[in-house]
Amino acid sequence: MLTLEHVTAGYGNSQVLFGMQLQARDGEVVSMVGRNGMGKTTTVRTLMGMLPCRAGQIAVGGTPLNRLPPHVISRLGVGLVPEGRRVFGSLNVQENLVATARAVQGEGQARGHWSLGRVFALFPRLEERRRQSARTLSGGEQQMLAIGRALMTNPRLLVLDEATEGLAPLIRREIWQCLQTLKGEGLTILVVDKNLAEMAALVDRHHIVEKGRVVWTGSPAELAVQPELAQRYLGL
Ligand SMILES: Nc1ncnc2c1ncn2[C@@H]1O[C@H](COP(=O)(O)OP(=O)(O)OP(=O)(O)O)[C@@H](O)[C@H]1O
Repeated sequence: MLTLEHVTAGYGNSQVLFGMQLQARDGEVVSMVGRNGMGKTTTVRTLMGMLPCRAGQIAVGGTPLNRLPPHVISRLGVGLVPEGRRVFGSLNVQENLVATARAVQGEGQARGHWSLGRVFALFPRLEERRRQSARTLSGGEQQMLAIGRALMTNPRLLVLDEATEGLAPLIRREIWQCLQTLKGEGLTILVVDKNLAEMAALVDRHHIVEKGRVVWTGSPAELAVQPELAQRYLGL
């Protein structure tokens, strides 16, 4: 579903990604983990077309994404839940969701037709607050809204950058449960997160990122039996 091969990218003269490699097969949940500043968000921005991919290949479902603008990448089925949520503060919950809604037209494969009703079934709190302006939501509710908004684009790959950052444990659990539900429906998911223990039940494969490249790939169980990896690369 998703492949990044030998991707390099950066900002101006400063190169941040040095041959980034990443893979997610259909229906898999994969992670990028690593210390701050190692290039995870830069990878997400490059995948989404917000930063140019200077070398290497990025493909989703076999379609090369290099050089495509963000709105086309989104239309190809990549839904982003960005770092910092970035909901539209002046719009209410329902307006935020409708703003990104996209019907899947003439597609042979089922990508799930996300609707307001389905998002509200996943996050009942959002339904209760459907007329409330997004800026007055709690951090957890804003995160749910950011996920709902990405789902309304009917993605086949969902990318979440630090979706649980700054949230209370109970809310984090709700977010993980929601992602488990989406995985159960066959959605392919790339998560960037720091909570290894909480991710263990969800993630099929971790990618440890160090200085703009992946230095280790393996399952949560494989990572758990090599504590020196977490110590060395994640500072745990
Ligand atoms: N807009 C920018 N302009 C210049 N340099 C940037 C910019 N954004 C990020 N960087 C630099 O790129 C490097 C990688 O940052 P990135 O945000 O990708 O890391 P990260 O692994 O996502 O870490 P974090 O968990 O802190 O978000 C860092 O050295 C950072 O300072």
